[in-house]
Amino acid sequence: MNSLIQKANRLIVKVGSSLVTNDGRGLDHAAIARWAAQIAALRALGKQVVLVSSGAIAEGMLRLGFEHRPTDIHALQACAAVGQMGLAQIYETSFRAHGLGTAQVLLTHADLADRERYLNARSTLTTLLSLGIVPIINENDTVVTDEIKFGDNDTLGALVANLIEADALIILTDQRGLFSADPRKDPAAYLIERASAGDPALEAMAGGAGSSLGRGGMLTKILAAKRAAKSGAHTVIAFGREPEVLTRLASGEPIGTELQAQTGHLTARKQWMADHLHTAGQVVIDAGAIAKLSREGKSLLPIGVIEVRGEFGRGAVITCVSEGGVAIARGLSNYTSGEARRIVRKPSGEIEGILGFVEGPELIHRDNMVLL
Ligand SMILES: Nc1ncnc2c1ncn2[C@@H]1O[C@H](COP(=O)(O)OP(=O)(O)O)[C@@H](O)[C@H]1O
Ligand SMILES: N[C@@H](CCC(=O)OP(=O)(O)O)C(=O)O
Repeated sequence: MNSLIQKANRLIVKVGSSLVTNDGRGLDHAAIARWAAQIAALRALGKQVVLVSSGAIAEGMLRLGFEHRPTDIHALQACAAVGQMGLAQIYETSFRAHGLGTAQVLLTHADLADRERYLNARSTLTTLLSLGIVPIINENDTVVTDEIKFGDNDTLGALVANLIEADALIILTDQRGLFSADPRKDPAAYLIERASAGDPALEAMAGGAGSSLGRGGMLTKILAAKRAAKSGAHTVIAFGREPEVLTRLASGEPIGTELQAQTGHLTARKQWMADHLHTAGQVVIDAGAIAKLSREGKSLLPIGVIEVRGEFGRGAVITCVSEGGVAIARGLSNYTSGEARRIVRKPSGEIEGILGFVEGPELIHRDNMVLL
């Protein structure tokens, strides 16, 4: 019984170019309608779903009349921009048929490497999910070139899984899962049903893309699973044309390849923070705040902060120290050092009046904090 997807509350579903565009013949309306129906069923089960969809370049090539994938990067970018309109339109229509709204989110890897943009993307996505919207994500191909040359949406799917701490990443592709070797080349290849994400033996099995449309092949999927596992997300690689693939996975049926994460996502996130030796600044907190953090497991509110040391941006890792200089906790700051200095010692209800906006009532949220 495969219960990974059954148990997952927050899921990323990634669909590859070949699937979305019917192997380059044009947007596969029927397949997209089926995934939308399945995602609507998952939402009805209380699961939050983010869709990462490729296919913009393949669809744009068709719309612009390119017979072969252009080698000129700017022509590829033009294809992506044209094709993305088709993707947005068909997803909006297909989900609307089930009473669900969609939102277009275009991201680059650089956006997710920047702490402030990372937090902004995270807040926008979690807000969309809480509003019942299905975010549809793709790379922002207009502003980057490296990712068109080397990038792939498998990695983007994993980065988004890290970003919003998804419980699982489902990668739908044109094969039934990971095989012991590329099944297009080796007829004796067999399906790997279950493995540990990050197992180095998997990388040896994976070859490059099987078609001229897909960019990554199986290797990027294996590496994506490894990356997703770092924040505690499990990965399933399955055939996107398998009937009811998503709903069957959600009901516990084992389909495709399951790559398990070895740590839970809160543990993984906290481990990351504990390992983060270079903290950007410090906040000196009072005895009341120390008790709240250490004994009651609460967030750090500005009212418990005596002093802000150093210069840091929103999302930076900062250390909470006692007046005697003992390090108590480490975590991600919701505010910049300048903003934090203006709200220390103030009740959270006054933040909006002082700063003109609120990123959250706490300076460091409990989920973004690790006790030392
Ligand atoms: N070990 C393997 N198991 C399964 N598929 C593999 C393997 N190695 C390479 N591949 C190739 O990877 C392809 C899927 O990757 P890709 O074309 O990038 O798909 P997508 O567009 O879904 O991201 C398959 O069609 C297959 O030919
Ligand atoms: N942003 C590109 C993604 C290309 C890509 O990664 O494709 P795939 O390997 O099929 O997931 C597009 O929409 O065409």
